[in-house]
Amino acid sequence: MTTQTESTRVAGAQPGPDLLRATAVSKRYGNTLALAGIDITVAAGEILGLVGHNGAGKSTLMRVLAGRETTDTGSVDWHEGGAWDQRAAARAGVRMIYQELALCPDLTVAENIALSSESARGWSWKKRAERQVTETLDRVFPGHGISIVRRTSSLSMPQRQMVEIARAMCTPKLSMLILDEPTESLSMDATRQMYAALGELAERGVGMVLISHRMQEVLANADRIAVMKDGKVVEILPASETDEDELLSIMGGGVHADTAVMQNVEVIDEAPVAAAGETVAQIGAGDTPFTVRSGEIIGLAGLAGHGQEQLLQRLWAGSRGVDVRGRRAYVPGDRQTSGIFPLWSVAENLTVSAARQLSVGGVISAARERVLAADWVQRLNVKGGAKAPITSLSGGNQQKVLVARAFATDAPLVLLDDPFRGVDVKTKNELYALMRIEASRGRSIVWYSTENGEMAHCDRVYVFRSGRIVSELANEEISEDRIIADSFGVDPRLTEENR
Ligand SMILES: Nc1ncnc2c1ncn2[C@@H]1O[C@H](COP(=O)(O)OP(=O)(O)OP(=O)(O)O)[C@@H](O)[C@H]1O
Repeated sequence: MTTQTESTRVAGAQPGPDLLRATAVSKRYGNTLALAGIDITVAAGEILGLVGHNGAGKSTLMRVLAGRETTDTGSVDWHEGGAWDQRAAARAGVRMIYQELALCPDLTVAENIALSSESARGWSWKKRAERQVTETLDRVFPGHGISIVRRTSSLSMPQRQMVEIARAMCTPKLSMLILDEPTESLSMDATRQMYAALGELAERGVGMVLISHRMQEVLANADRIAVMKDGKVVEILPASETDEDELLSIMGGGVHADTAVMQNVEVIDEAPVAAAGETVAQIGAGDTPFTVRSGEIIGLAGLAGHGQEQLLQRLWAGSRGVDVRGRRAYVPGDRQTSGIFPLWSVAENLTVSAARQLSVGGVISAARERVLAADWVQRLNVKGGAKAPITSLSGGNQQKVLVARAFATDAPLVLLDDPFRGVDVKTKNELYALMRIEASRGRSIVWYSTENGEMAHCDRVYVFRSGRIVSELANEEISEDRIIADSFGVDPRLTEENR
């Protein structure tokens, strides 16, 4: 089955001449050597994949290539010559799609586009910007459901990401596009649509750099793949000549691609949070009631925006009709607007919800706080350390701090709102194991994920459609095919036949 925007481009086709060359680039932030002598080129018409664990230096390299960050040593040279900085990159048609969504929440979609579009200035700028963005959204993401006269803050995460992508694609004379984890919040359909559009850009000679932790996406769409580790590009491979296992092994850390089954989870000797099997929360939601028992990992699945986040919010708020026993901890999906305290350190961000465990005679113990923070920084390998300002951490490491914040509390119910966006494969595996350990202590976890494959780690899964729970799956009933079929309300046997 093909979508309207699907491209016929074959990854690995002969690339054009080099657009940009980075030579011996290094960059230090305080004690952290973020880039340690990088040599890389980006050619016209190619998609260059860039992979590596959290903190490997990918985003820093992107900012350098986009002229947004100066280098300590080395150089970045554009094929037409001249000094390379932000203005030169803008003139050359180089554009970046950020990992952290860079739209102003109080402006409408059209105003956001107009602000960043050279061609949209002048008396009729607003109308032109509206037309441009509507056309691009309609072309790239048919059925996007975005109203451009709405404030950006009213859009869902996936919709904001689509606007970001469309905004970048509206760049006049676009020559190079840098995408930092563009699909982390997109649905499967929108992801496919985006890659089809990237394929069309490649055919027009646009060079692209694609950062992603989703190895299969990079393998399927990139021409070459550069693997980064500790600030270095350790290998560059043709995508057609490698696979997920090889990429993970080059990245290091002993990670295997098959993460679906957790084996040999070590149950640490910690006090149980609750006795197994007790009902922790209950909602009579629609036709299928929702229940969580202690020690269970419950998945919330279905198409994005179909009621999963509302259910998490109801459990969090304990609103009418919701019966929740005990405290809960929450990991938000949007760390920028509802997660991180930007002026605080990693330790402060991590321990802010754990006041109960940290207080001695009603006063927070600084010593306990230090121990708790150090323990979690070590357990989740938060690169940067406990004392670092949270904003100095890479995106994935910031996300780890938010996850640690929830599990560092003693709340019996932990609510996860698509919490592993931007987290690398190795850490994700560690987090799946951590969840299983916490569940074995009696903790209950309610976990919304946009990655259906992750639902394999759950004991039960509720599938949502149009704001309602439409099915409840347990154990071997949990599969990606079944979740997709229930999300669309199709008989799974029909989807099987339609393949
Ligand atoms: N502005 C900054 N100040 C201090 N340290 C920084 C800054 N930006 C990045 N770093 C550090 O540089 C290293 C590389 O970070 P970078 O964001 O480039 O990693 P990344 O590979 O993009 O990670 P992720 O996959 O988590 O996004 C990290 O150790 C990070 O803490």
